[in-house]
Amino acid sequence: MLDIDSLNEPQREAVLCTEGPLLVLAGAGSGKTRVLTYRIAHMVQDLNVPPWQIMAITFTNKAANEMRERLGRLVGPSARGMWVSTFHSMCVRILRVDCELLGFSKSFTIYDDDDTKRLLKDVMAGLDLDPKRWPVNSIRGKISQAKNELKAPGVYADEARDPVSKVTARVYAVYQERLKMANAFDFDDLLMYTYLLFKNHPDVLEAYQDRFRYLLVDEYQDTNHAQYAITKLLAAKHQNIMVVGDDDQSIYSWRGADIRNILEFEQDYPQARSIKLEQNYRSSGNILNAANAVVAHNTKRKQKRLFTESGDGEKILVYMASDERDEGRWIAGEIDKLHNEGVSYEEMAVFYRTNAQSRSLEDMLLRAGVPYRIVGGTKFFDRAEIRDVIAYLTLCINPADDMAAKRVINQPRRGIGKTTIEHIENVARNSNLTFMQAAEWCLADETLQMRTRNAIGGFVGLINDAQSYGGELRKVIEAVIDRSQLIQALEQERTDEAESRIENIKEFLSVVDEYVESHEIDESALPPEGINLLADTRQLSPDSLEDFLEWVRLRTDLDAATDDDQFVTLMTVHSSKGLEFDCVFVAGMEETLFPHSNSSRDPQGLEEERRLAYVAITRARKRLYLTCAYARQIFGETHANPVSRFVGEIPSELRKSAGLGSSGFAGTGWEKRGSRRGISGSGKEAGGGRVFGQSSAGGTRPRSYTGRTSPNAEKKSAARVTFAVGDIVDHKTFGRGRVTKVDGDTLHIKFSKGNVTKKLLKDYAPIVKINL
Ligand SMILES: Nc1ncnc2c1ncn2[C@@H]1O[C@H](COP(=O)(O)OP(=O)(O)OP(=O)(O)O)[C@@H](O)[C@H]1O
Ligand SMILES: [Mg+2]
Repeated sequence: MLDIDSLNEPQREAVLCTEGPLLVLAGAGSGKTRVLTYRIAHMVQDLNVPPWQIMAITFTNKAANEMRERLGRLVGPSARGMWVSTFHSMCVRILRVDCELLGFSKSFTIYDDDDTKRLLKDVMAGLDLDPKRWPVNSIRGKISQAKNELKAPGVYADEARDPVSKVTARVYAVYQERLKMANAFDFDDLLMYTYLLFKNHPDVLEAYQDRFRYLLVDEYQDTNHAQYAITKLLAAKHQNIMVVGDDDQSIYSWRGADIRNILEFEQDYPQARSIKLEQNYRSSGNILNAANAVVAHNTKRKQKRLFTESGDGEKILVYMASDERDEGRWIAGEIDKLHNEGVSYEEMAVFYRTNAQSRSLEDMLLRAGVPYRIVGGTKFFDRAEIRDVIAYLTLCINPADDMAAKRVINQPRRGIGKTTIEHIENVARNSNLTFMQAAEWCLADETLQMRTRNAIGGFVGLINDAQSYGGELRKVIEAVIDRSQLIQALEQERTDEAESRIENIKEFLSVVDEYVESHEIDESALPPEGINLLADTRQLSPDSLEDFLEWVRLRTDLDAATDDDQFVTLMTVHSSKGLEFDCVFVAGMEETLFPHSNSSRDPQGLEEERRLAYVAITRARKRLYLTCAYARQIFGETHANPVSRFVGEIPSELRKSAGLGSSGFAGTGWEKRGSRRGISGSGKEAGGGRVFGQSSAGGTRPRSYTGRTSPNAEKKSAARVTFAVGDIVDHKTFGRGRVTKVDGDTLHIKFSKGNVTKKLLKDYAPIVKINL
């Protein structure tokens, strides 16, 4: 039963106001997401709104899953019929039904970052553009921006004035053509084409408007223009749109998010009700006041009041480490202490501003035996062998995908060399064929040697056959992998590297199992007959290869790699949005890192960094730790930077200090470091030991000692602290096992189940060390 009484007055008002446009603009932890969820539950349970008329949009798949689970608890199984998804997933579902109207076929592929970059490089090479002069990343950024602003190549070209924009316009036009030929969308296309579909096909739009009478969008402050425009079209007819957000938490402007979307909601919908929430239920007083004090330094913001009725709680602990290793070690020690006091690992998180910082933190956590997981762990899917498998699978459903075809035509080696591939490409270009079609054509091309033609024939036959495989998903995927000969080729290499690649491909099969288990179709959740829009857009099917690939592609770097819960979470501040933890550590609170030097030069960038600090601080419920290092290795150089200004912006009575010279900088002493200049050089000069007389930091050690760069050093570190022969581990699938050999990143583990030994990559395998 829905307990509306547990809500405060304005929260209840927002839940009960179910018709017409509604804006909830409120600070962190004030219950915006809770209100949005309760409002849906109220509509379904108390007002009998059919669940399939509801569309809720969240920022990450993880947030969507959480919301779906919560709704499941609140309203029971009927919750399954509603769409709770990210913008991108929503667009994929819509495009799967109607993309033919835009000239695509339903088996389209979604290109991720890597595919996108490869295709762009290809296009730029074709246009004779020197990648040194025109870095592919910046061109990609500009194209992405254009798409987020809904500018088609023609419009973009008309507006291009400066040389970079002109070059971008040329690349953009060809790139779009190539995507279309490959029957592929990049991430930004998903939004842009959905918009175009709605814009150019009013009947389609109207069908969706009538189906989704109720639209709810969380984290609205971070929507970009395309998302804004789609929402606006969808809501135009019935105007039942609720958006919630916080202008102080807008942290994605670098990706095209436009804070005006929230600030101008009232102008877009003159009838809109606007509700403010002012009570924070998440954080203790000191933490909330610290967050308020920091964000108050921003000038461009709507003034907001945010109070809490929970007590002051603990002060914020600021730790000054001698270097990043000391920082990691201290954090690991505190986590251990908290854990001994009864705080579970999943209630703790470590945030950092940039991904590069995670390495030293991870290393220290590993050494201390603290189980952790990294959000943003899509790296498994980025591995070459996994990409190969995905390319084969992709070709089975979309043989027009040229990038996939080129990736695996000679992977494993079939004797189809570079010249032959170029020859096929030329045929494709000249005859307007896809790469696969051109390859098939080349079978009869007598300018090619018989041996080459046979090799091409083998590949073409493989893909043609694989397209007809049917039955259970896992069986189909196994058959494709088997037919591809990827594993057999790796087996012949007989190297440890190849062994671990084989293990990874096998691990991929457990990903398939995970997908199948979590996507059992629930017929009862489908809307009634007659709502034929849904004919194709039901839940992802556990049997469909196409749906599986879609699921793989849409796992974003913001989604947790695993939902297992006995882990401390490591993540960037960006990906922490919307989440909460009892204890939060924010590492690297130094100028140039946080605020980041890329953004802090202009006032707008600095304000966004400050909002990011606000997001970080407001994730903590009970305890907040901010750490900084006197000296830090960044990309092989030692830097000493002043403590972040954001620390200084927290009133001194709310914080206490620990670590280096802690007696000196409880208050104003902080700012003195502001004058110290960065030093660079070898790690020796900046080592904690010599400069500060603290030997615990051990900063004189060469950097490679911690890392995966030197196999020798790695052996030492793995054997000493991380994993050693004899360690007992627990694997998610294989259960208990014992480490029998440590070889660089690879662990040889003998599992009791089936008495088998497996070689697993310590960074990727789902294993935890058990301290007996
Ligand atoms: N009326 C209430 N009574 C008790 N707990 C509440 C109430 N409202 C919200 N909470 C709790 O406060 C915490 C913060 O709520 P929620 O995550 O919905 O805030 P939010 O405004 O969405 O935060 P953010 O801006 O960080 O996304 C949650 O643990 C939620 O369950
Ligand atoms: Mg929220």
